[in-house]
Amino acid sequence: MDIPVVDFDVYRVGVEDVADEKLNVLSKELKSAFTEVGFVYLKNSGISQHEVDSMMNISKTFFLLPHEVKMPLLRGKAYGSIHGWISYGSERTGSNRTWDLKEAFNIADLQPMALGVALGGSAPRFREKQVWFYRRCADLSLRVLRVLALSLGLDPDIFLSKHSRVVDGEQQAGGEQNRTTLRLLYYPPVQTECVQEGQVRCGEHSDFGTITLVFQGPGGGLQFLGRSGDYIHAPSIPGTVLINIADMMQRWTSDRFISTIHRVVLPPPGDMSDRQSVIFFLLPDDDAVITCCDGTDKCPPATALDFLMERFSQTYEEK
Ligand SMILES: O=C(O)CCC(=O)C(=O)O
Ligand SMILES: [Fe+2]
Repeated sequence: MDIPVVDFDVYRVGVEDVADEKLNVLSKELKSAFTEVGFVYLKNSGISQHEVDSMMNISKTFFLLPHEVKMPLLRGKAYGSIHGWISYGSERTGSNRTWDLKEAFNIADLQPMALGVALGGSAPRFREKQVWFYRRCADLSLRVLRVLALSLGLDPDIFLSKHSRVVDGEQQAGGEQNRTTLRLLYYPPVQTECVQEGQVRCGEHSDFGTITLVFQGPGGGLQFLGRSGDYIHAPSIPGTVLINIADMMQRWTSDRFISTIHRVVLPPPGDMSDRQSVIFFLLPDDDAVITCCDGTDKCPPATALDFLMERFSQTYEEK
């Protein structure tokens, strides 16, 4: 099974006032991808490869800084449980019993203090790039939500209206009432002799928000679980963004859109390449109550925050 590539040009970031009828073809294509596969590559999204490369570059500059420079930004100490730096090998994902071979930085709060101003000249413009990329991703993902609502014959604002605080004001986004997160990931070259049995770059899991945007560097390894039960590679395709449905959207649509299990495996032995990705987890506002949009009670209503906290504790474990 291949992951479809869909052209988003008609509604790319920057294009305004598009009549619903112009989104017909796009909505049919996205609906079939998300009901059958759960993943899609979007080309012509309006976020350019140049912008992605620039975000990747600053992200790598940050990850290659010495441990002690990154320590003040550690997650869970200074800035709450989502926002901040996750050091190498200190998190495990899904049911995997070994620690992921990765380092990460979660951006869930765009306040200057939270964003590494302290890094000063070590990673110049780190904060500005994060804010800017977060806002670009927010713009794209809210467009996708509108198309998804249309594709199911629903009020085009049904999903959007529960994401009113993803972008909030000039300098902030989310914060206390919306936990949408931009996550920078760095998977260093793997020293085969140090790898434990079962250890991978990121354990198998499904994401728990509404939708997820995935920007990948050239290093491969991302795989998703196909319906046949086999894992399928999702390589990086320059100029595209990979989008997947996450758990809350699956619930919201009474399981019509599928939140697909995925993981990041190790490179073949002897392959010393690193891997980078930049992920945008779109989440509804904390107090949004998610009920099945077809009027059934297939999934019991829950607030986005309650659902998130439950899935968060099931998915991630920290050292
Ligand atoms: O690195 C990747 O491409 C995927 C990581 C991932 O699935 C996640 O952080 O949820
Ligand atoms: Fe994921």
